[in-house]
Amino acid sequence: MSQRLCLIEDDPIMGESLQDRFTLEGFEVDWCPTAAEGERHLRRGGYAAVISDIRLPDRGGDALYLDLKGEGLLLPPFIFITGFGAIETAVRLLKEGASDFVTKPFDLDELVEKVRALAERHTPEAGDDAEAVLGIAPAMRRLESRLLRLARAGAGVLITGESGVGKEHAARYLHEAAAPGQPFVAVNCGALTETLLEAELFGHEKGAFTGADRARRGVFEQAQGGTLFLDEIGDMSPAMQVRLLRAIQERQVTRVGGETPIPVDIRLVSATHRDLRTMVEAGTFREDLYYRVNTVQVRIPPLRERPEDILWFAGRFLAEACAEQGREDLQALSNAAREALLGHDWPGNLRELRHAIERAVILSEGPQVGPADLLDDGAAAEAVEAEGHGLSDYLRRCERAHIVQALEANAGHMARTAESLGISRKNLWEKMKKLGLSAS
Ligand SMILES: Nc1ncnc2c1ncn2[C@@H]1O[C@H](COP(=O)(O)OP(=O)(O)OP(=O)(O)O)[C@@H](O)[C@H]1O
Repeated sequence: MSQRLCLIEDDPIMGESLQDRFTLEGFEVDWCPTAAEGERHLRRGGYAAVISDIRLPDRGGDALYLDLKGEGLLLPPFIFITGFGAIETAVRLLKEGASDFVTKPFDLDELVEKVRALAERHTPEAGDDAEAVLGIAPAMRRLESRLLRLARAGAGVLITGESGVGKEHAARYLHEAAAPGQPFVAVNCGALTETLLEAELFGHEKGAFTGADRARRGVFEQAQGGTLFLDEIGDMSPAMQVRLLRAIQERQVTRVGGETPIPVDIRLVSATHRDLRTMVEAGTFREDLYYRVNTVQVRIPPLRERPEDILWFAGRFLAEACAEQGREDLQALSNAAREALLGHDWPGNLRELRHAIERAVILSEGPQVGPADLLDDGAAAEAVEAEGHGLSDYLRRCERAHIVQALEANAGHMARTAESLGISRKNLWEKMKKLGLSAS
């Protein structure tokens, strides 16, 4: 496999010629014309070396290197390209741990040799060669390899962790490794009443109950050959626990109102933010079901226990939100914004971080995202809140009123309301929980 190079260079002629040459030399080159783009690539990891100009349009290549290093990010060898006037900066960078520098005009063959030597010497950290998906913190890299091993083993997996920590994302990662191309079906057991959940899990025949005007396959059948992800399994009623246990044990389901058992071949991945062990002791979760779904347990640590991931995810969410909202003018997070992100303890984990970034992209006047755009408890936001008409408060009230209106228009029917709002049912349920609206 070819080694990957990150090239951070704004000059189109220089960038293109370096990209062409290093591609010819057998490297895979990601060319980033700004420091912000370089940062996004570096946070993803997997590079054998980095070539970076010092003078860039948005932020110095030196500042980028020092900031990432200051955060404790494991960086590949860095070679800087400097103009004649910046030799002092380059020397300072060498003292800070950069590998080498070349001054313009430089000899391309010489640069190729330097890069090749450094790339060969650089031993990637464990897992560094594969692109990080679930996070760059060592605990998350270990978790990724564990999930890959579990994918081969075919065991039933219980994923635990606080709300918003990425349990469904991890389940999808496991599924993609185990059964790519096969269905992945997720159901939130806590969001449905017992009757609805039963029909959702096992399906129903035509006429099984009022409104069942045609037969419908349940999620067990829909996930045939793939993965069924049962989210919030700890929220299931005792009666549903019995029915679920029977379906898992017998590997077959019978639709509501039906008689013929239908064989199912699925991988079961469950998740909960509750402590099932304690629930078993308290008698609220069946012990036999606990052992069935808990062949292997995987715990996803909360974001506050893996601070390395905060800015890594922030960078990814920022890029996504900017692309979605057409904010090409927004370049990066300001230094103060980064500090604010690192100083927050993220009780809502990745979901809270994603929402904070999405909101900041809406609010920010640019060119950088500042701390007041990001957090409700940012100093500036607090000052505005104190006056009683904070923007986030206002947005929250608007969102709540809009959802209430949509629920009323759809007679409280969750699926129809979600559809009319253009969001998923799970997302609607989460928003209602967050906004203090009853979901039952
Ligand atoms: N590895 C990841 N990469 C990108 N986004 C992620 C990742 N993990 C989680 N997220 C995002 O964070 C949010 C929460 O993720 P997810 O739904 O997987 O969490 P969860 O632990 O299952 O939450 P809950 O307990 O509320 O069901 C989602 O918006 C998701 O897109």
